[in-house]
Amino acid sequence: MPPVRLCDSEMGVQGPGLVEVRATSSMGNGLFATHDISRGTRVIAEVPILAISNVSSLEQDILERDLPAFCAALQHLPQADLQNLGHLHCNGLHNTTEMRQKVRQWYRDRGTTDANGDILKGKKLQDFAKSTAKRFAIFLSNRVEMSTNETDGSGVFPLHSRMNHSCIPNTHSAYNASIQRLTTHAIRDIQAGEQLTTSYLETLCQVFQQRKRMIERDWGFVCGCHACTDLSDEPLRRRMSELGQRLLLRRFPLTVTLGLPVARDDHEALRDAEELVALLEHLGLEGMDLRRMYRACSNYNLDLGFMQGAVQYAQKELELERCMLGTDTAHLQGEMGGAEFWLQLLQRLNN
Ligand SMILES: C[S@@+](CC[C@H](N)C(=O)[O-])C[C@H]1O[C@@H](n2cnc3c(N)ncnc32)[C@H](O)[C@@H]1O
Repeated sequence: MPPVRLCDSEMGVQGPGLVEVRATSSMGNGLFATHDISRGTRVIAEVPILAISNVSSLEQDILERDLPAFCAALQHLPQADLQNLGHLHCNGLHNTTEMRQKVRQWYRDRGTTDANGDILKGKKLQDFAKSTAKRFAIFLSNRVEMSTNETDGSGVFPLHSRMNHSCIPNTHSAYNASIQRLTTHAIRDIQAGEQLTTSYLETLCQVFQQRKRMIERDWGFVCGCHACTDLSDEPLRRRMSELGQRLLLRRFPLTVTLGLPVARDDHEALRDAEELVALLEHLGLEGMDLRRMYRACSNYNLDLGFMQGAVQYAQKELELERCMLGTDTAHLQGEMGGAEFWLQLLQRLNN
């Protein structure tokens, strides 16, 4: 997946230098707002330092398929990008002995030479392989999916890699296939000096212990965000988790026989979904969870024959989608997952 280098101003970033990288008190480096940033602003649109195609999340494939692709891509990386990559955060869990051995083998199989044209062997080969393995571990620690309809890939991005996680994030990032950039948008107003945060988790409708377990397992750190240090919102998170589970179970009716709580009909499911929307809005969690819930509410309204409600929730979803992704999202048009397509479909059904 070759990176396309385009000028930021063409990509809708509102003014250069809205952010800077600097040290935090307890999370290493982080990204900070240099100006007040209003909700919906595109803060970053960037190309990857390095990207590889057909990536996998399976441990075996990572070493057998992704590692060789990474080593090959690394050979063509300009010196400045190599340096930028080397400065990014590395989760030591990724840097294993097996990985270093595989890297060594990769260079040995190709008879890789040093700057003088001598074939790498012995200590030199070991050191070379060690630094490549560290770079691959950095790649795994920071990579972001760049999947499109045609390709599967992931890359490491200079600014996004500096963004710390929060269970109450103030930005949303996504790969925009239409402009071939990773974009980051403010999902609420951010004050100058405030840290920009994103969510590393698929869903935030989970209680503290669930989030802690997942972050420790997948990322190897203990979250120090506000929601994990001040647990006063936990009763609301618990309720969100229950509602999320009830709605999930509704989609898989067989599990009802296990006696787990589930909405009995669409009326109850709509009530659950609306309660979850209210909680997400109350906590300022304006991300993927809320977008999914607006769609769920729209769907339940449609199933119940409440066309006005279905359209209202679709409009909310579209407004949120634009805040999170911007409007240059041609890749979403004609896609069932795109809010504009869904709204148009409902409007056609209504006429
Ligand atoms: C992708 S990097 C983020 C940038 C990183 N802090 C740096 O210095 O470049 C992810 C790492 O940042 C730290 N981190 C991110 N979010 C955190 C949080 N909520 N609490 C504590 N540490 C966090 C962890 O060390 C994690 O492995």
